[in-house]
Amino acid sequence: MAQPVIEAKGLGVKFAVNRRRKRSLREMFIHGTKRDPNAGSTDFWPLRDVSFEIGEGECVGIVGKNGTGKSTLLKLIAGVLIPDEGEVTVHGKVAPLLELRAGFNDQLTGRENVNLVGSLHGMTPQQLEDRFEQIVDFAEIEERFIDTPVRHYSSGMKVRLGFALISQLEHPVMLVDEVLAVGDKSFKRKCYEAIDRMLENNRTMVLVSHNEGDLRRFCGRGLYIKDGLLALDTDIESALSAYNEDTQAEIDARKNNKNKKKKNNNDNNDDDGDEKAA
Ligand SMILES: Nc1ncnc2c1ncn2[C@@H]1O[C@H](COP(=O)(O)OP(=O)(O)OP(=O)(O)O)[C@@H](O)[C@H]1O
Repeated sequence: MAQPVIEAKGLGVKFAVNRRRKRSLREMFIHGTKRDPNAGSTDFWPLRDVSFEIGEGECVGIVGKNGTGKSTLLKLIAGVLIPDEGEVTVHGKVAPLLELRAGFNDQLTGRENVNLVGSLHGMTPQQLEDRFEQIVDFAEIEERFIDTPVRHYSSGMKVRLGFALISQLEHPVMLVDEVLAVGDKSFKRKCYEAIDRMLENNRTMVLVSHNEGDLRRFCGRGLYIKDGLLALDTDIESALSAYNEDTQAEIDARKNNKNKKKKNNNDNNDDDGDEKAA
C-alpha cells in the first residue's frame, strides 16, 4: 500500500443513551424535585475495535445499514469526535463534507459563510478573493442570492455552495458523507468531475454512501461496517456483495418470522373453532 494517510487502531466511541437529566419545571410540579428515576444513562458503542489504514490516493467507500456508525467513523477521522478507545491518525489536513451545508450558519449570507467557513479551513483572504467567483459559479448561485442569508436558500442551494467551497480546499484528505445524494442531475455530474480531478491529483478520499453506483464509480476499496464492527475490509465489489447478502438474509428471516406468526395465529384460531364446535 502507498504511504498511509489515515491510520485507525482499535478505534471505539461510546455515546450515552437516555442521559440522566434534571426535571423541567413542569415535571417538578407534577413529580417533585427528585431526578427522573427512569432516566438512568447507559453507554452504547456505535463503533468498536475498528482498525485500518488508508493509503495516499485511495478512495475508500464505507457501506453498512442505517445507524451502524458510518458517519461516526467519518467524524472520528475528521477529529470532530474524540475516540473513547484506540486512536486515529491523519497525516495532513482534512476537507470534510460531513453534513449537507458544510457547517454554514443559517443567519449569515452565502458570501459571509463562504468567507467564514473557508477561512476556518485555512484559506487565506487572498485565496478566498481569487476563488470566490469560481465557487459561486460552480454552485450556480444567482448573484442576487449571494448576499441573502442562507436560511432562505433551498437545501439544494446550500449543498451546492458547501460542495463548491470544500472542493476548493487543497487538503490531501477529503471526507464525503452522502452529499452526492442531494444535488440535481447536472450538479451531480459536476461533482463527479470535481471528485475525478481530486483523485487524479492523488488526494485521498473516504466516501459514505448508500448509492452503489457512486461507490463503484469512485472507490476501489470498501469497508463494510456491521453492528459497529469492521466486518470486512476488501475491494468495493466484495464489500457491497457481503452487505447485500446480509440485507437479503435479514429480509428473508423477517418474512419467515411473519409467516410463522401468521401460521401460529391460524392454528390458534382453528383450535378455538374446534372447541366452540365441541
Ligand atoms: N451524538 C450522538 N449521541 C448519541 N448517539 C449518537 C450520536 N451520534 C450518533 N449516534 C448514534 O450512533 C449510531 C451510529 O450513528 P451514525 O450516524 O454513525 O450511523 P450511520 O451508519 O451513518 O447511519 P445512516 O446510514 O443512517 O446515515 C446511531 O445509533 C446513532 O443514533
